[in-house]
Amino acid sequence: MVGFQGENMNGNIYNGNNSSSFPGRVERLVRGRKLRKNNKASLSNESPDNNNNDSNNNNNIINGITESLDHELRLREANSSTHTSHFERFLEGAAAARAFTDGYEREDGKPFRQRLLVVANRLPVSAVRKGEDSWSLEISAGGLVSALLGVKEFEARWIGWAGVNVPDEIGQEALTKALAEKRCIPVFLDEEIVHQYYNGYCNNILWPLFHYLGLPQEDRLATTRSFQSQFAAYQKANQMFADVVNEHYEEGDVVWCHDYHLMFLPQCLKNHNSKMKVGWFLHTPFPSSEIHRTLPSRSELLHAVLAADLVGFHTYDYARHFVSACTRILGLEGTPEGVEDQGKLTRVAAFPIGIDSERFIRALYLPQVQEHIKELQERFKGRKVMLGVDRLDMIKGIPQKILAFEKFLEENAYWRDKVVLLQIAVPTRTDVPEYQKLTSQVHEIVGRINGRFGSLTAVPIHHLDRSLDFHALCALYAITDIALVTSLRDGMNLVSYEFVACQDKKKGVLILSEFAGAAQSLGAGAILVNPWNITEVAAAIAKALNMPSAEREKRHRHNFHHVKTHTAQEWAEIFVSELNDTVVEAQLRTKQVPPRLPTKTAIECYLQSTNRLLILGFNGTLTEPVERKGDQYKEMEPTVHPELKQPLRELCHDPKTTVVVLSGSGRAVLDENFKEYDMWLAAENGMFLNPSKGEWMTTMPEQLNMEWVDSVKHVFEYFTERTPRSHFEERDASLVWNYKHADVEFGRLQARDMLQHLWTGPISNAPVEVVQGSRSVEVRAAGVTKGAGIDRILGEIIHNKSMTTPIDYVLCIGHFLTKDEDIYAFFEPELPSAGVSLPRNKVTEGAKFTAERISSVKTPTQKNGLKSLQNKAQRPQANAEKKQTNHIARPPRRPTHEKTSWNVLDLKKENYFSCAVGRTQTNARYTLGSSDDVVSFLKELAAASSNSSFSI
Ligand SMILES: O=P(O)(O)OC[C@H]1O[C@H](O[C@H]2O[C@H](CO)[C@@H](O)[C@H](O)[C@H]2O)[C@H](O)[C@@H](O)[C@@H]1O
Ligand SMILES: O=c1ccn([C@@H]2O[C@H](COP(=O)(O)OP(=O)(O)O)[C@@H](O)[C@H]2O)c(=O)[nH]1
Repeated sequence: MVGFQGENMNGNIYNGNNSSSFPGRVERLVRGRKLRKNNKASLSNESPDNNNNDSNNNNNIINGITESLDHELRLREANSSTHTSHFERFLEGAAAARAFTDGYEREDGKPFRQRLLVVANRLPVSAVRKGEDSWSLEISAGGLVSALLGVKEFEARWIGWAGVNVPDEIGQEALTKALAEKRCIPVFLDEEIVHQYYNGYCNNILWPLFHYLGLPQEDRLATTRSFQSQFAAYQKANQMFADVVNEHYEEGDVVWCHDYHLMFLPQCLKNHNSKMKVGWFLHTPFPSSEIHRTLPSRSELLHAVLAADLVGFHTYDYARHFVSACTRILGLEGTPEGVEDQGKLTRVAAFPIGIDSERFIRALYLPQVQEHIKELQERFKGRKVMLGVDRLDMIKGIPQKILAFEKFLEENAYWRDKVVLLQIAVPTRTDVPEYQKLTSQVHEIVGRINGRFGSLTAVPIHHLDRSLDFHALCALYAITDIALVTSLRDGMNLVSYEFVACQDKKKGVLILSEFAGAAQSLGAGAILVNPWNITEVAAAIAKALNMPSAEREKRHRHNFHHVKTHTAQEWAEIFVSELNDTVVEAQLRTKQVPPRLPTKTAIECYLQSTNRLLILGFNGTLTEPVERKGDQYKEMEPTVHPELKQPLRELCHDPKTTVVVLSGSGRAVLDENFKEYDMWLAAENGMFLNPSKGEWMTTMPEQLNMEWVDSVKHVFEYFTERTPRSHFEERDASLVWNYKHADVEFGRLQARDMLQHLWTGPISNAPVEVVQGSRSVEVRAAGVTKGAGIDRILGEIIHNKSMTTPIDYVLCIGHFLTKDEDIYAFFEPELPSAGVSLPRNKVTEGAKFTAERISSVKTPTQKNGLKSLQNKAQRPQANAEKKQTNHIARPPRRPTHEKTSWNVLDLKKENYFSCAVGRTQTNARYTLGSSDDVVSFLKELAAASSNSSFSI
């Protein structure tokens, strides 16, 4: 597995550093890998019948079963003259099987292998009807089938479409039975669905788009109309696959969904059973987000895939594009591990596929293959053989390849009768018009070139419109001098791997498109070309033909080593082991996530209390969720959720309840949104406080040194000018640069640059703190946090309301920056008994109260904070007041010392509810998913409260 590193919330780049990953994952996987390797090595020295019951040796036993089976099958394969033996090795697998879950054992004490349900559009066999109730099965061609046939480690079942329409029950029953013998389970798709889903949406829309060939452009209106029905058929077909999986699923199974045909499948499966282990792997490229965003159903598809636990791609680039599509199109967070949506992480990683190289190497020694090799050598004696093996698909660049060959012949008269190009073009998707057009186009070019350069006895191009059997293909690979793989785009391209595997004698040259996934792994040994550049490909042919043998050997050695060590089996083992691990990790993660706010209990407790304090954040807590449409946001300015008006009014009206909105926003924003309510407003994280319908005061005047403002403003202006759709807000005690509407990745890069500048530039010694949000950078006076603010606010409330009884209910809900989460801790310590000691009769000595409180609640150390600041120059009060046109600034009440004290807070575990909104990593006791949840909860709370006051 190539670790995929996305960007994390703090703006780190994809840097290969796994530091923020859940501790232990890499260690676990490295250990698992080591164990597998050791077991494999030791098993080769052990008797396969060794009855080892030690549970630590489960892997040993699992591998032992496979190895012994392998050995037997190898013998069978050597004696077999058909492709079927390899196929059976996969399909028939080991003996009995049940779900592999901890503690399951067979009667002989050996553990069961884990069941793997492979779900792909196409079964590895295509069915041909022989009679009403009889069928013959033929192996299907294509990279996906070839790769998965190499997977032997699991108790696998394959679920997919058999490639035929079977409308009658008798036929369906008979086919199901025939396939069951091969451990295949059919999904029956009728002709109309196949037409719309497979030919239409899969092969006419997704396939070309994912290979950078764009969406169909002919007859635009008709395309739009058919697009909708094809998309509906696609969803329907995915649900049909899901229904079959659900029917056969047993607890503990791993479900591995494959390819672009089944992007909805993870979501369908998880909707049915959220505990299912679901992985999804894409065999094609995943294009740049700029391409994906042209697809009308772009968001639905991404969301559906994200339902999987693990999402895999052939290369790091494809994985990167996928994460980028999720961040840019869905607005989700890309992390080093994958994509995060409201605390749920979907792991995204690269798992480059391989082939069963040993199978190819062994095949070369089979008599029938040797025979083929001799025939071919005889046939093409005196000529260098160039080979192309491709499905007849526009992504394979067959016309471009042939045109490059023509150019080579044109420019190299010497080689004209000494070289031959064998092009195997396997017919594929023949019902799709684009593919039909391609066939005629290729025939036309081949005919023209053969007419131009052929003679009575020989033609330069041998073009075959059909597939070859495995042994014929191996022989062909073995006698080839130069393989030409010129895909315009290709997920991986296994033909290049197969060619290398069969070349250990000849050490021929591989000319490989830089746009095939294989270029990432075989690039060092191959001659890489841009297939669109016919001149370059023609030159590469000349270079390959003239390459000295020492260089050929060196290049071959590199590639052969890769192909031998990166096998299909390893690929599947690694994917499944990562999937298992991802699920374990998610469970561990979930355990660390605080539970959801127990709304019923919170309401009951509220009703039983007599002096309540509700502290509510504003942005992301009481606002409408920002609706993202591509790059556009509905609202720029946050406004209070319209459904909250009534509940807020009711809650504020209750004399037993004090409501405080404590926000990072400035005074004007809070005034505008909340002036109609009888509540306390605390702006700029508590720096400014406005008692119910009163006047604004400054709670921490000692922190109001604002000499740094101008310097920071210059920096913010500079970055705002250079970051489209970013803006900054100048508040009275803070400045915030916000890039939530900007391009996510560019915004993060700019933020990084900005932070660097702020940390090292002119304000590096100023009494300020630079606080990094997920899409913002905030500079504020040091020591001003919501935790510090609430300390002062509480004193003021107690005085202002002349409270004589303790607060016996605190609910603190917010979508706060980590820095401001100190507010949750403020109420936490010494629970249940201590409370806060304040002088009894008058609420006095706010400063003393503050100091005691801070030291007792373990407020995070304030680096440049309170103490250091108190000695520094204070911001002249007048400066602050100049801006506050409608408000009077005054510090909170200065209490006096009194001896008697009483408990201001009477909090126990049961009557304190701290709740983070839209965050899972939090110090709060509880969480809520979004402001929508807050709205529902506050509505319920208000309704319950007014009902109870009626009944009283
Ligand atoms: O089933 P078909 O529609 O006839 O198409 C055959 C397969 O073509 C694609 O193969 C891809 O998978 C290979 C293995 O990962 C990879 O090497 C190659 O680059 C891809 O093109 C397709 O993705 C499969 O689903 C099809 O079955
Ligand atoms: O006559 C043929 C030609 C090709 N193949 C197989 O088809 C697969 C093609 O896979 P690749 O990844 O190169 O491309 P795909 O066709 O999947 O896009 C390879 O395993 C070939 O061995 C085959 O079985 N018969």
